[in-house]
Amino acid sequence: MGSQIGVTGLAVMGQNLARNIARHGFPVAVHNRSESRTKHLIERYGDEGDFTPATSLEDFVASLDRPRRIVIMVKAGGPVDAVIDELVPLLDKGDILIDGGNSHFEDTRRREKALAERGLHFLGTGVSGGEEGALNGPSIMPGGPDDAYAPVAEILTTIAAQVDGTPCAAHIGPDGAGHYVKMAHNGIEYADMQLIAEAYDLLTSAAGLSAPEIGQIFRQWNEGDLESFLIETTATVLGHTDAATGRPLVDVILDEAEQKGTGRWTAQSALELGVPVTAITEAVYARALSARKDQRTRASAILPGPSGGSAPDGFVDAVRDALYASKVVAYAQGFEQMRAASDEYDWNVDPGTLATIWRGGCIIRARFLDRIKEAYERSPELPNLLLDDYFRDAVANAQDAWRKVVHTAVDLGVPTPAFSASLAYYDGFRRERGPASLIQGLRDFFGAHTYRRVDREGVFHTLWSEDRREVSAD
Ligand SMILES: NC(=O)C1=CN([C@@H]2O[C@H](COP(=O)(O)OP(=O)(O)OC[C@H]3O[C@@H](n4cnc5c(N)ncnc54)[C@H](OP(=O)(O)O)[C@@H]3O)[C@@H](O)[C@H]2O)C=CC1
Ligand SMILES: O=C(CO)[C@H](O)[C@H](O)COP(=O)(O)O
Repeated sequence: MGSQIGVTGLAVMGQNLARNIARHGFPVAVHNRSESRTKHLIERYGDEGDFTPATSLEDFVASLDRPRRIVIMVKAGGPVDAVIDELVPLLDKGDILIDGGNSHFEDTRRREKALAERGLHFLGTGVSGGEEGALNGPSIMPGGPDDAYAPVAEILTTIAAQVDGTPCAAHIGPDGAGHYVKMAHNGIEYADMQLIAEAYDLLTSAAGLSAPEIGQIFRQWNEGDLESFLIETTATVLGHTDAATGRPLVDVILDEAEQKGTGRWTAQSALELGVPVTAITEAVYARALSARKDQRTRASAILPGPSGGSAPDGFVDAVRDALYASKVVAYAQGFEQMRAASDEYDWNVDPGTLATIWRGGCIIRARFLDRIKEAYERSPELPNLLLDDYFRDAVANAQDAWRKVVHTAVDLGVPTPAFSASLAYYDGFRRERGPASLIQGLRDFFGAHTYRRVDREGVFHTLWSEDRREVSAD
């Protein structure tokens, strides 16, 4: 008997996934382009389970039971194609390739189609949880044909995080669905982290608190509605002291946020779909602005801000409430985007399933996800989370604090792009009538783009450069 599954690509994610699989009793073959990683895994962790190391892809494939199940855990982009190209000649019809990296969903759609033509199955599979999650139970989002998922379902659901006895792994839908929702998960992760960073900035710049003091505040917040992996991690990072300087570590980390692309892809796809995901997009822009360190340094010397001012009473609690309300908006936007993509690509993705499998294992895991799951149980076709009673009340209860925080930020010159964009979205969303009528009027004036009326059916144009009569443009 051979190995039930193989993992190729043994950097942090692949190594830990392979260990997770082995620890659950599944014999696993392991391979990496550079042999040193395979050696390291076997030397260090070989006694954790039934590993079969291979130095060549030929030996790796030969060591697998049929249908062969192969997890590819390499750098996203060209390396995935390179590995697939090397593997394909070694495989037989019905074998299953599982790309567990952060691949772009359009690449996944292309790969799935090309491999299907050769009789091979391809599962574009989002895996979240970082290094620790991969080892102890990630959230797993496979996308691809039912036939491909069935033979790997047992392994994936077993190694995933478990919440209330439910695995944080589920078949998301066909072709690119799994990688799409992983991308959107990361987009929400960007928004979540940006909101946390803005809260930290407000408590530093407006309230004058130190990093360890703010860490304590986050620790308290983690006992309430905000309880989540990212809030808990924020408390830990803010409380950590740099050994070299004795200062809070966060004060000596360079303030330039890097990005690998999934947040940007989420915003790009949202633009294509016409879904307003303002919190996610502002988070991507905020990282881009942070990376312009040289320009910011020059600007800081010459561009004035407001002089003086301080945070009002009750500011810390207000920031907590504003953070929660903004987070609701960010998730509402992300979930609406996933629904729109599912409709566009005919994936039939169930948002309730996503809320269920993101309750554990992944980076955005949070108490909050239970509330989202319940909202979709109440109303599976819910178009926007803000229309659910629980979230409506949560945001309504927070709105005074939310406005106070954004107002204070503007007064004091503290940038809060995600807090502000979320509040503006909320105010735009709750308006039955907005100012887009004027935009339509302007478009009709300069480009004869026509408009519709509120009082009768049809399409109209005003003869602006003639006698300004309205004519039908149907
Ligand atoms: N790190 C994280 O927290 C998370 C990462 N991911 C995703 O999981 C995937 C793996 O991530 P991670 O473990 O961080 O590793 P990296 O993204 O750093 O990729 C390194 C791995 O890719 C292999 N590789 C690179 N180019 C090639 C190639 N041309 N042919 C064969 N192998 C190649 C490397 O092999 P070699 O050792 O020979 O260089 C190594 O095993 C990525 O898509 C990542 O985005 C998903 C969730 C979380
Ligand atoms: O997928 C992940 C977690 O779910 C990775 O941690 C992600 O790559 C982080 O993205 P970025 O480097 O762009 O911040």
